[in-house]
Amino acid sequence: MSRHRIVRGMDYNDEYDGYDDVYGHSVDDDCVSPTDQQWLFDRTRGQHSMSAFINKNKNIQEEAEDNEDDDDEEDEVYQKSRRDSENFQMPELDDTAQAKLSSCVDEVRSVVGDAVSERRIVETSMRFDYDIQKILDEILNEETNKKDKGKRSEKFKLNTTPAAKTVTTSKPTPTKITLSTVKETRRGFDIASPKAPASPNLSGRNTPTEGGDEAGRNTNAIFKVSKDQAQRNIQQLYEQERSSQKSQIHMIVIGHVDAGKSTLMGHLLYDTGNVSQRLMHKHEQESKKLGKQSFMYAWVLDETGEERARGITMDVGQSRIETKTKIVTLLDAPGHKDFIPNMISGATQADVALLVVDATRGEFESGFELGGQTREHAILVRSLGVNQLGVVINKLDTVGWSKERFLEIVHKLKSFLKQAGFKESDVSFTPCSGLTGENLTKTAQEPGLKAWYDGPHLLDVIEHFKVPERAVDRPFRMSVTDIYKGTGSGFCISGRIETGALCVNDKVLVGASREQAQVKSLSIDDLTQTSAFAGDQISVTLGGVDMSNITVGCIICDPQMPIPVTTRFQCRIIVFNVKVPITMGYPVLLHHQSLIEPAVVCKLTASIHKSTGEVVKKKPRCLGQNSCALVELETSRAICIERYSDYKELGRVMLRVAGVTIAAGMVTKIR
Ligand SMILES: Nc1nc2c(ncn2[C@@H]2O[C@H](COP(=O)(O)OP(=O)(O)OP(=O)(O)O)[C@@H](O)[C@H]2O)c(=O)[nH]1
Repeated sequence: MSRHRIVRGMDYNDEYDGYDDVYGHSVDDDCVSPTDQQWLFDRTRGQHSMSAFINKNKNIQEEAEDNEDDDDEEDEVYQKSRRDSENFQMPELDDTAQAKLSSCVDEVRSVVGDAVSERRIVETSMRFDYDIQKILDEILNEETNKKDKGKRSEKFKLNTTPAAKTVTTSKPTPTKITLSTVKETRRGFDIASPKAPASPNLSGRNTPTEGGDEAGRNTNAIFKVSKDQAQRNIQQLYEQERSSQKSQIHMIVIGHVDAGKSTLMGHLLYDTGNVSQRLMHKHEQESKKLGKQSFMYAWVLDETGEERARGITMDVGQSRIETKTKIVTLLDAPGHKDFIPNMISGATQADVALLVVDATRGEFESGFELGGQTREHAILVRSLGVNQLGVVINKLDTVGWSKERFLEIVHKLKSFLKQAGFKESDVSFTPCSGLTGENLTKTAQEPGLKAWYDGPHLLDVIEHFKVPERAVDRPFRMSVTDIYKGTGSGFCISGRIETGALCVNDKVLVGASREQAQVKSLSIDDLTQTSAFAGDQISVTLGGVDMSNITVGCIICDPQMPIPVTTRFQCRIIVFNVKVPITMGYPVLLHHQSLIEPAVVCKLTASIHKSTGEVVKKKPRCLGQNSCALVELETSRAICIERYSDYKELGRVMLRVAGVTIAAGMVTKIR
C-alpha cells in the first residue's frame, strides 16, 4: 500500500480560488503601471458613472493603430449605449423570471463586458427565454454583421474575455490606455509569447549548446548518450526480462462519493490475502473506537488521519493484487468533487477502470442523475483513453439483492455509457456488496443473489480485462507524478512510463528546461530494478540536474528523440456542460497527465461535426455545451506535449474551470 505524497508540487487549492490571484497579478503587476491607475474606473474615487469617468479623462493617448474618426464614433456609440443603460428601467417580473433575468444579464456581461446596453441585454434575454447560448449568439452575431456591413456608427468593441472583468471598464471607453496595455489586458492573465517561452532555470550544466528552435521543437540539439543507450534493442530486452512474468495492468476505481469504492477495494485486498488478518483486526478495533466500524475495510486504502476522520478518500490510494495471469495495480480514486484533480491524475495512469455505483434507492439517483460524480468520472476516464470498464453495482444488500433494481441501474447506465464512447462489448456489470464481501472473489453465496445471478465475480472480471499493448519500442516518455528526497545523493521522482524503456545510467531530458539528468537507480514497487518499460509505475533517483527544474507534471524524455516544447497548440475538443459558452480569450486550467497549467483559448478555429469531423462553421463566435470544435490553446509557460496521432498517451488534455471539467481534447497541431 504505497502512496507518494511526500512532495506535492501542485497546490490544488489553486484550482478553486487561484483565479483572483492570477487576474490580480495580470492587472496589478504587469499590465497596468502605477501611473495607468488613474485611467481605470474606480467607484471608490467617486467616479460613479462611466460617462462621468469618460468626460473626465478625455486626453488619453490613443491606440496607435486606430483611426481617430473611428474612435470618435466609438465614443459616441459607447456613451449612447451607456446612457441607454442608465435610463433603462427594468421590467416588472415575478420573482422567478426576475432571478432568471438577473443571472442572464450577469452571464452576458461577463462575456461582452460593458459594451452592450442593459436594455439590449434585457430585451434579448426575454426574447430568447433566458437561453444564454442563444442570447450570446444573437448579440455577438449582430455585432459582427454590423461591422461587416460597415455601419461604423454602431461599432464598438466587445470584451470577449470573461476573466478580464476587472479591466473591462478601460477597454470600450474612447479614452484608451496605451496600446501595449490594451494588448496585455486582452486576456485573463499573462501569456508568454510562443516565440519566447518562459524559460525554466537553466543551470547551464547539462543543457545543449546548439540546435533546436526557440520552442524546443524539431530540435537538432546534440545530447550525448552512451553507446549502450543509443544502440539498445529494447524489444529484445523487454522479451528477455518480461516474457516469463505475469502481465501488468493499472486499474482505477471511480464513482460518486460514498459509493463504497475504498470498502470494496479494502475487502478485495483482504480476501485475496494482500492484507494480513492482524492488520485487519487492528483496523477493526481502531475504527470501532471511533464509532466508524463500517469503514474498517476502507481504512486499508484511506491511510491518512484526515481521510479516516472525515470518512472520505482525498488522494489516490495505491495497492496491488495478483490474479492468475495478471499483476493489477489498484488506484482508489476520491469520489468527492473537490478532489477531481487527484482523480484525473490517477486516471492518466490507468489502463482500465471500475465504476462503482451505490444501488441504495435514492443514492444511485443522486450520484447519476442529480449532478453527482458518476457521469463526470465515466466521461473523464473515457476522455483520458480508458476504454474497458467494469461497472460494479454495489451495496445490493441494502435493496435485498433485488434483481429489478440491478436491471434498472444496468438499463440506465448502458445507454449513458454508450453515449460516453464505451463499446458495449468492453463494459460489464457485476452485482456485489463490498461490505459483506458478496461476489467479490467467490461466486454468489447469498440466496437472494444466487437465485438470479450466476455470472462472474469481481476478481474474474478483473482477470478478464485485456492488457493494452505497451509501446516499449518507442522513444522514452514519462510524466512525473511525485517528487521527493531520496535516501542517498540526488532526489527521486515517480511516475508511469508512457512509452519506451529506461535503464540505470541512462541519460534523460527533463521537462521544458531540457536539462540532462542521469538515472542513478530505479525501482518498481520498492524493489530495485535495472530496467523498466512502458506501463510500469516507477521511482527514479536522478542525478546531475537542478531540482527546481522538475515539477509535478513535467515530462522526462529520451535525449535523442525529445518531446516537443511549446506554449501554443491546436486541439479538437468536446465541450461538456458549460454555463457560459466558450469564447476567444476564455481562461481555463489545462490538465495534461499530472500537469495543471493555466491556459487560454486563444482561437476558435472551427466548429466540427461530432461524428464525421467535418467543419460545420469556421471561426465560430462561441462554443456551447455538447459542441465539438478545433481550438487553439496557449499556456502561460512552455509545456511538453505531443500530438494525439503520434503519442495517444501524451496527446490528451482536459480543460477545467472553477472546479468543473468543461471540455476534453486531443492535440492535433503543435505550433
Ligand atoms: N450496506 C453497505 N454499505 C456499504 C457497502 N460498501 C460500503 N458501504 C458503506 O458506505 C460508506 C462509504 O464507503 P467508502 O468505501 O468510504 O466509500 P468511497 O466510495 O470509497 O468514498 P469516497 O472515496 O470518499 O468517495 C461506508 O460507511 C461503508 O461502510 C456495501 O456494500 N453495503
